[in-house]
Amino acid sequence: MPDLKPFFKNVQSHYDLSDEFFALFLDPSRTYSCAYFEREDMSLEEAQLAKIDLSLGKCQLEPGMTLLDVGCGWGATMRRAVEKYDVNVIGLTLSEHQQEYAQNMLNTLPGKRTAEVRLAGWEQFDEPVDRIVSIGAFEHFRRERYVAFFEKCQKILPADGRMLLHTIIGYGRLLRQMGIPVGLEDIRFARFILTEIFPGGHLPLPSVVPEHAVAAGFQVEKIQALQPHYARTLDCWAAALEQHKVEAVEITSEENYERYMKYLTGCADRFRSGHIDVMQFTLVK
Ligand SMILES: C[S@@+](CC[C@H](N)C(=O)[O-])C[C@H]1O[C@@H](n2cnc3c(N)ncnc32)[C@H](O)[C@@H]1O
Repeated sequence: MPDLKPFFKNVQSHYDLSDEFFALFLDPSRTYSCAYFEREDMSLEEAQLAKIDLSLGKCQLEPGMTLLDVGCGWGATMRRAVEKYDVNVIGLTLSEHQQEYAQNMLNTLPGKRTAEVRLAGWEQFDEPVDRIVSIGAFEHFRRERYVAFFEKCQKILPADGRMLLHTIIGYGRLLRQMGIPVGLEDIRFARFILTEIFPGGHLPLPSVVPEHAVAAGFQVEKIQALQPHYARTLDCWAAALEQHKVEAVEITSEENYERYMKYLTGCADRFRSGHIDVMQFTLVK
């Protein structure tokens, strides 16, 4: 496998904007991915924890195992894994702010388990682990690296290894067959997201993860779609940001506030209309 350098610049341009800004609209755990409203009456914070529990539950963790969190964000999944499953965790992020915040937060946890957050990509990681979880990071990996990613995961997991991969899905050319219209506005919005919000991002077709995973030697045990849950998550984020408009403009700028409102509300609309989806893939060796 050639030496691949992670896309630090693209990823930092988003996540290192300002922790204070993200805290204005994310829930207190700063989970930045689709929540799981397991019950209708759940708050965003409860639904984020439910998503984390749903994901970790699929990993079949046992005390003392080592879990790798690829794209650990501000560390909420790592924290839950230590507290609920009594495992050691290694988190990878390309964001300097997230690395510092998550490591400081995890350092306060009691107990004998280790929790280490590295400023590094999966491209640079090559140590054995028992389980892998990756939530909302695959969108940054880029399609030309999918083969290398699944080969790496296969290599570092043991014979009974398991992995939970959670990613947004783009239906792209399938939309026509599905009878979902794609207008100029949708094309413009996709371009806006790729230039102004997530530079370098790629959304996989639904078949891409299973195909690559199987080619690397995994079996696909389960696929779970959470589409309406992301629309509701984004609605919560947009409502919270709108409520904190004054602080958001103060911390960043009016232009940035408008850009984020367009991104959050536009993505919510496209999850609702079926243009995009979000899926959890349970992969086993
Ligand atoms: C949308 S956030 C999700 C964070 C977290 N999993 C959550 O659910 O809150 C995406 C994360 O992927 C990380 N990331 C992007 N590319 C990566 C790579 N090549 N290796 C490791 N992490 C990566 C980013 O640094 C960020 O922490």
